[in-house]
Amino acid sequence: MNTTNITAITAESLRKRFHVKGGEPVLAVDDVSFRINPGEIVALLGPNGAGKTTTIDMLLGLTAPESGRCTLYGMAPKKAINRGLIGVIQQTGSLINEWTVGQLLSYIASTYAVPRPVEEVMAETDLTKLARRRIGKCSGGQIQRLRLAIALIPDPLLLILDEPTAGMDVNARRKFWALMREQANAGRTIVFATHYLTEAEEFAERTIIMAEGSIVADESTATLRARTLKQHLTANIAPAQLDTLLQQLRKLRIGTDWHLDVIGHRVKLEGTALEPAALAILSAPGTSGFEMTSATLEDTFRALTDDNSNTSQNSQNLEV
Ligand SMILES: Nc1ncnc2c1ncn2[C@@H]1O[C@H](COP(=O)(O)OP(=O)(O)OP(=O)(O)O)[C@@H](O)[C@H]1O
Repeated sequence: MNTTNITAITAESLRKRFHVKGGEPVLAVDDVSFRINPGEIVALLGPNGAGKTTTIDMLLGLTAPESGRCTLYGMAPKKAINRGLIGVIQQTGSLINEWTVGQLLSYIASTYAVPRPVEEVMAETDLTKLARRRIGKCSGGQIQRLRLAIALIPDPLLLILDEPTAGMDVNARRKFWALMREQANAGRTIVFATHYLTEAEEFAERTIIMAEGSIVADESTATLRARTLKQHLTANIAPAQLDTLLQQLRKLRIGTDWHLDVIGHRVKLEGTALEPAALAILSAPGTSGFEMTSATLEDTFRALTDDNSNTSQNSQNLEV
């Protein structure tokens, strides 16, 4: 079967409620739909309890959706997993502490019809020197690399990783993502859940943001970042300067994404790279109440996932 052109993941209107004894059911995932194409690197980003793990569990066939459906390479999840098309790192599940790294990987390899050579996978995940190390003696970062090695044994087309760097320090995290980049370069499709904004920003090409069980944004990470490049500028212009300044601003605006509003003598400008406009406004005699603000990616994320009450703006107030 040629899987290269088949959608890697299809999630259609997934919904899942958990029934809690004596309490209201918890709506963990509500009408979640997305498609992931072969070769994409996608972050599933969201705060605690957003529904990321529940979504991943449905994708992996570990929990059944109440309604909706999902397929991996056009197949039921379990079938795709049994065929070795999917490599998984889950948040939970313990490894056998008494075994060595090499023993466990050899055992896992023996369960597949056509596994990758264990030595090759160990080299790829920087575990060769740890082959004889007991799993119980491995650090958190080494354990996660071992989990990655386990996921790579069947030579999967798609890696699904649920918070793969949870508990790692900064260096271990950096090392892990460097290894993942090699996997992405090798052409594997990668979907990972995270609550680290920087991981999505630095590693994913596309970011799906979840909050309270729903998707609140699904766009290229570059678009998401571009939102944060947007600046807002306001200033009061001296009446005698207004016409000249507006002419100047309209000229500067050509070919930009600036949106200009004039209310009385107050100028409002929104867009990216507003610095030349700021310079023109500040150079006009009598300008007052100048203010320029820009949102950070953190602000965008908060605005999408909170009730907006925490949204802050990074403002550079330049009173004139
Ligand atoms: N087995 C369960 N029984 C009851 N509620 C559950 C169960 N599993 C998850 N939930 C609830 O469903 C919601 C979504 O949880 P989920 O673990 O999918 O979120 P998450 O985004 O993965 O969070 P985290 O980043 O903390 O892992 C939460 O409110 C959680 O408490």
